[in-house]
Amino acid sequence: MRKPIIAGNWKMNKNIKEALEFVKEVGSRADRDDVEAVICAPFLQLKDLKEATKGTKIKVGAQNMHFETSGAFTGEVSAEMLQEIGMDYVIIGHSERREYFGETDETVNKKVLKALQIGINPILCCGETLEQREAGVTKDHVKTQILAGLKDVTNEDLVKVVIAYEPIWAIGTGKTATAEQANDVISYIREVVASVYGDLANEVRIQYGGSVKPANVAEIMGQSDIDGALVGGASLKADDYVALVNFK
Ligand SMILES: O=C[C@H](O)COP(=O)(O)O
Repeated sequence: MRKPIIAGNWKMNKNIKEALEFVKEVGSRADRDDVEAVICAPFLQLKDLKEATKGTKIKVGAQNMHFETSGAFTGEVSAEMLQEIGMDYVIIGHSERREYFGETDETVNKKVLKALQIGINPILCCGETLEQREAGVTKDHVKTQILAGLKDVTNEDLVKVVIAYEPIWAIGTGKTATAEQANDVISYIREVVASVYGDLANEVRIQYGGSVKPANVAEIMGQSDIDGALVGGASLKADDYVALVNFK
C-alpha cells in the first residue's frame, strides 16, 4: 500500500517568523496517520521549522542541495548539512531549478544518488513544457527524465524516492492538468520505472503537481496511480494546507 504524500513547496516565500506562525496555525490539524504531510521550505527556515514541528506529524524538506559533500561551491548547501538538521526530504530537479539554474538530468541524478546515500528521501521532479505537450512528446520527455534521474539507484533505495510529475504549463498558472491527464502520465511513469525495477515500481509513490488546491485535491487523489501532490501556491496558506492534507 502506497501512503499518500502531500508536500508543500513554499519556493522562495515566507521568512522565519511567518514559517513559525504557519506551524503554530496548522499545529495538530494536519495529523493524519494515513497521509504523510511535508513542508519544503527555503534553507534558512529549515532548522527552526524542524524544531517547531516536533510533536506534530509534519515532516520537513529542502528544495535543493548540492551533490558534493563540501568544497568551493559558493552559495551551495550539501546533503550532509541538511542531514545535520534532520531533513526528511529534499526536492530534486524541480522545473524551476532546471529552467533558471541550469540543472540537467545528469546533475539531478547525482543529487538523487547523494541524497539517498546520506539518508534523505529525494522528491524527483519531472514534467513537460506546453510546447512538448502540444508536440505530443510528453511521455518521451518524462521517460528520459525519469530513466536519467534514477540511473544507478538500487532496488533497495528505489522505494525511498518519491517522483513528482509536474507539467510545467500547469505550475502556478491556475491551469491544472485534468485528473485523467495527470493519471495517464503518472501510470506511464510507473511503467517506465517497472521497465527497470519490475514489480517494485508498484511501491513507488508518484505525486502530481501543478495548481493543486483544496477544491481539486480530492479528484486528483482519487486517481488510480496518483499517490500525492506537490503543492506550491496553495501550500502557503495554513487553512489551505490543512485542507489539502485532510483531503477525503
Ligand atoms: O512544486 C510545486 C509546483 O511547482 C506547483 O506549484 P503550484 O501549486 O503553485 O502550481
